[in-house]
Amino acid sequence: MDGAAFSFGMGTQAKATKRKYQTSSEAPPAKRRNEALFLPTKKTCVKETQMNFKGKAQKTFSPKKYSASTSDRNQEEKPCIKTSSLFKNNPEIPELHRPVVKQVQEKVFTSDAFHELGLHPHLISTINMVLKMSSMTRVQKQSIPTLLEGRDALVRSQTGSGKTLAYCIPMVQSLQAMKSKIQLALQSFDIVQKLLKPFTWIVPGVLMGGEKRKSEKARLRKGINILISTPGRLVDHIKSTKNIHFSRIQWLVLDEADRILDLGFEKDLTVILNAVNAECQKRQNVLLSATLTEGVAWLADISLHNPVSISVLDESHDQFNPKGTVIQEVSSPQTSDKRDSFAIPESLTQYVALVPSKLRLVTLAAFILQKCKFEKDQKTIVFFSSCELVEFHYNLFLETLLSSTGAPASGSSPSASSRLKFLRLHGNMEQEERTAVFQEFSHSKRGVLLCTDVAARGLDLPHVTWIVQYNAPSSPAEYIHRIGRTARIGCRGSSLLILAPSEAEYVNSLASHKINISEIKMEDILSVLTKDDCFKRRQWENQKSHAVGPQEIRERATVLQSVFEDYVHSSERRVSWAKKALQSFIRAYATYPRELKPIFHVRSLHLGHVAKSFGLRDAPQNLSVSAVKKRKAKLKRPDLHKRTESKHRLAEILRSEYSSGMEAGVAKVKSRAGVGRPAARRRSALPSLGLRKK
Ligand SMILES: Nc1ncnc2c1ncn2[C@@H]1O[C@H](COP(=O)(O)OP(=O)(O)OP(=O)(O)O)[C@@H](O)[C@H]1O
Repeated sequence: MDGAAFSFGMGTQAKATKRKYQTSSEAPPAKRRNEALFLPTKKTCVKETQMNFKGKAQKTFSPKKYSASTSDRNQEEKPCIKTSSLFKNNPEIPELHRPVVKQVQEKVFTSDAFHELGLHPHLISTINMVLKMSSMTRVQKQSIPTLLEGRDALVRSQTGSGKTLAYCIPMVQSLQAMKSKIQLALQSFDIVQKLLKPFTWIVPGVLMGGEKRKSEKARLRKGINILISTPGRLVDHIKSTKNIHFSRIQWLVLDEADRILDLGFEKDLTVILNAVNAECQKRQNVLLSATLTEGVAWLADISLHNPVSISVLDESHDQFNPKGTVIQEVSSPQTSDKRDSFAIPESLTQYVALVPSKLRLVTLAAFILQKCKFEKDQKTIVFFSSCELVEFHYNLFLETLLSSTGAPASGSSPSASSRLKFLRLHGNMEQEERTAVFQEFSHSKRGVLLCTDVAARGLDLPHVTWIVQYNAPSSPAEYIHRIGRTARIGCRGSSLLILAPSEAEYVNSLASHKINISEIKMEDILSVLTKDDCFKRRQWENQKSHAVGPQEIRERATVLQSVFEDYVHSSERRVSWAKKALQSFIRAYATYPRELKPIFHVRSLHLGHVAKSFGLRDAPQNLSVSAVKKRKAKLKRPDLHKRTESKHRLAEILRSEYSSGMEAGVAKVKSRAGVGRPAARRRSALPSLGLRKK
């Protein structure tokens, strides 16, 4: 490699005590059982709760198959299907006593401008005119001068704080002074490409899989100055093509170090560092991470030389820290070592809702309806624990919520239905499709993206307003990275974690990491259904609106649940599809790391109740927790918290930017004429979409 720089890119303890439920003035006195959240009811039958969804429902489903869209005549003919009440026999919802977590606050931006840095005038004007940025973020203000001095640095700061430019600017500033200039057109990632606009002799390149090894080899031979690569792909070239030479490396950047290690790429990093060290001793090294774990500290030890530690999280680590740095620091309970910490943007408000298993699906649907139909320009990401779960909910919502809102009901604005837009992103999708979805969601003003952790890290999706974690993450770090997709670069954002009552202790576990979450009541989420008369019980369809109280909310939630159940039970195929999704949920549930098992244990799941959240009227007969557990060995969910075998296996499963991408069946990445490099967006955005299984 005739390169000068090389970058990896990736892409108070509180007890949960019982609480007395506080209802509105119309509500009965507080009782413990969740069923008492609302007035008691008898067993629901489909006939009784026949919804009056309008519009496209008929277009989508045959009336014979889909009872929710049947005519009145059909309703009369239909036998009354008994289905267990959503609001009976639910577990008690414990009262959450949230500990007060000390929060330090941080302003993302400084008042300092880029032009004060003494950079090349072309670089300044590119930052100002092309990137349209003028003020530096705090991490940029601290990192850029240090890196310009030629020091190695360990940089950590919160998600969405501008770490990419924190190393790209000094790197380009340093490389633009290079003597040997290679005549080759440029094509590369958004930021690098834009920064390099005035410096045509600096040639960036990317190795990320999805391309033929031969064409990458040819590109490497021509000479690249900035090589952005995934560890696996680079190792592949080091071992097989023997085409990379590191003797002239000036910069080595290890970006998203925590992510690389989480995925079990330590060995690849060792191979790369050995190869680079063998040819080149004198160079500048930078390691960037949103979290600082033991693994990151290990990597810093072996890759950095006398580094400056730059952190906006902790003033004591901060050599350049101006007064007024305010941040929420999060530390690990295991080590209570400040180094093992992450930060949460101050502009991010976090919520948790305790929702009994039976009510999970309707609660999620109500939340989505609230955001999409009754609020303006809301962009929501919903995280699930598996590809199957994403697919199931995506299709279910498309076929029920979307089709039912073809004609806006009274109470919603005329354009409300058009605001309901679903997208999904997971590792079982072809790379091209993932790229298209990413682009579409990026450019959308509104919408709901259902996804797995494939989107949890590194993705820079603008203006995301809400993050919903429908399935709890397997580590605090994963929690931080998921919520980090909103409230980026000083914007406001919110997150909602949905937990079962039996999982309430998880809030305390997060609190011990100084993660501050406020409670939002399930019934407050469900109350949106009273705004939408398409959830009125049919018998009340022609009645003028009557008092809206807990009873009304409960009935409308039951109508919505019956929409899901009717859809799922409209054919054998759909029932088995829902069962498979349920199975996938249990499998993922069985693979929480050991330390979280007391909170998330399959044995605490009530299968019949969980089945309801898949639109199933009963728990599948042949599905027991132990049966699923026996099968789970083959499909372990990654324990992202520990460096265990499962991570290595995950690494095998995932074909991502992190892997070599040389395996068969890799979707071709489009390359632009003349240069032949993938149209990657930035260091970690699109490449991350290469993850296969998550
Ligand atoms: N000085 C700045 N002014 C305005 N916008 C900026 C500035 N620096 C970065 N940005 C924008 O902020 C967004 C987040 O930046 P970036 O992706 O580098 O954050 P990050 O810290 O690497 O986040 P993560 O840890 O989640 O990957 C990007 O869209 C970037 O273009």
